Amino acid sequence: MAYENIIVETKGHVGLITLNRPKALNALSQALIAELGKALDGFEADDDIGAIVLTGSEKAFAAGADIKEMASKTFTQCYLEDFITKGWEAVSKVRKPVIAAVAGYALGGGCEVAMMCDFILAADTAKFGQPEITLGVIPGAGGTQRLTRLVGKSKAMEMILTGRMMDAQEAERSGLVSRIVPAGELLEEALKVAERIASMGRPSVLAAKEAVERAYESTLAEGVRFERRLFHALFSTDDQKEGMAAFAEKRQPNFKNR
Ligand SMILES: CC(C)(O)CC(=O)SCCNC(=O)CCNC(=O)[C@H](O)C(C)(C)COP(=O)(O)OP(=O)(O)OC[C@H]1O[C@@H](n2cnc3c(N)ncnc32)[C@H](O)[C@@H]1OP(=O)(O)O
Repeated sequence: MAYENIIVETKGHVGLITLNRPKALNALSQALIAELGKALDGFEADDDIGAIVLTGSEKAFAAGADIKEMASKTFTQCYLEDFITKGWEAVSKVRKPVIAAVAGYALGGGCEVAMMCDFILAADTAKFGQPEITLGVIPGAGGTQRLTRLVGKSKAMEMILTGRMMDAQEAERSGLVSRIVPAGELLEEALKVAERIASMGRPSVLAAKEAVERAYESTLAEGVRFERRLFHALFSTDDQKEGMAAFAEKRQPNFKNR
């Protein structure tokens, strides 16, 4: 499929998606979001791909939803189209791990898409924010919920009510990003981390992601029970036998994703 707003590549066992609307700072138009969903579906279906990296440009991961495109929408259109749900949730529905590699602006929907990913690696130039309040609206792609869970009520409330941006250091301190790397090394590092994840046994990778996600949706006791079920189930896989045999034999495991 030909893409106009994103670049889709394969790097080893990693699927790389680069948002590519440089003139609009990667503003997330409906067309871009539809392409992103298709690219993610493609990588999800590709057995050779074990992890995905989503990135933007040096200046912007994404400066939010396309304001010019949505400015004239009516309530009825938004409601009937289920605006912002349709297509956008594709990122949070992917079963394979998705890493957001963020340099420059990740604002509004850009910050929300990054938070839908499994973790965020930030360049030292990254800036995060939910400026929707300055446009007379509020975040509409999960920002009020995900930012609050990631950085806590006080900081999320301040950012969402004022539209203030957070730099990479503050984002790391507050738990929004897993770590900061120099801007020039961001993509290389994200691909390295993704390749490492892709080299693990696929059943245990998917189970680990599912178990961590469950922490957001259940009580501690339910989450721990869910984890235990998945942990036990992994003993039915060839990869568990291989991983533990490799340890005992002092060699690298050769996982077959079975
Ligand atoms: C998903 C929801 C529901 O949560 C909603 C949203 O995401 S609402 C959008 C939230 N995002 C914003 O409010 C950020 C808007 N952008 C900016 O504030 C600035 O562009 C900036 C601070 C990121 C960068 O400023 P600067 O370096 O001065 O560049 P600009 O000249 O402003 O921008 C360059 C170019 O890109 C266009 N642009 C930028 N952001 C968007 C956007 N979100 N939608 C559409 N277009 C955008 C900007 O208009 C410029 O293009 P031209 O007008 O010069 O053609």
